[in-house]
Amino acid sequence: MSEPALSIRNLVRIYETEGERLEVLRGADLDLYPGELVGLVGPSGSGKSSLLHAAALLEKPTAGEVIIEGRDGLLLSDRQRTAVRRRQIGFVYQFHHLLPELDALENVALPRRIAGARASEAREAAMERLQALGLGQRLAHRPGQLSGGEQQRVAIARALVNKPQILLADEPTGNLDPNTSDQVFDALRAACRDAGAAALVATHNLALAERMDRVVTLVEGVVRPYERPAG
Ligand SMILES: Nc1ncnc2c1ncn2[C@@H]1O[C@H](COP(=O)(O)OP(=O)(O)OP(=O)(O)O)[C@@H](O)[C@H]1O
Repeated sequence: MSEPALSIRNLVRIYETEGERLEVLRGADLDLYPGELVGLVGPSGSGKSSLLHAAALLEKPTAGEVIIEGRDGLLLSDRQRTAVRRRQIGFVYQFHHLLPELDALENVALPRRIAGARASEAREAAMERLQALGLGQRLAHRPGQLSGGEQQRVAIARALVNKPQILLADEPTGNLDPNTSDQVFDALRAACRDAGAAALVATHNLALAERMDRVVTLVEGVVRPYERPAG
């Protein structure tokens, strides 16, 4: 088997606010292999977002390792960590977080520009991603001129424009009606396959989770395979 694209080791996340101590992750382990699509389910407050934010190197956990390209991303300097994140990780949120004054093409091209690509190359890469996600006719639309499902597909295109090995998504369809949710999920899956990215997708939608290659859940702060309740 190939090396994991992402390995989470013994991840601990404790929040301390006003004297209250909350142990959300208590030694979570997870390997994400190239090309696989893994669902992350669990009750509200079980720590899915905490796990995704640590995995994306967006937040420093209390302890643990996040291994990407053979190195613990948590031990890197801020600059190196930002570089790994830009190159290797795409992130999709429940709400699109697109820039309202830029059109779809500009929104998707932006991370490519930030990664150092020339304007023409960035636009070309953005166009390719948007077309692959069925948005070839929406390139010049600003977010406010797009439907919720289209906005999320633009956000997926943006997350994948630098061809990261890892896509992390936190409730990417949580804001959509069931039909649109299915369409956006299909688009996400196809785009990941196309880009060869491994994806970890947190969702409350069990029907969607069951369409992924594998489903895991958080139980008392550790990752377990998800088992469908009997009956
Ligand atoms: N910055 C923070 N400070 C204090 N507590 C926090 C912080 N972030 C999260 N928490 C708490 O940690 C717990 C886990 O939160 P997290 O968002 O990771 O769960 P989740 O499984 O993603 O939940 P949901 O499904 O509702 O999005 C919650 O009880 C939350 O209130």
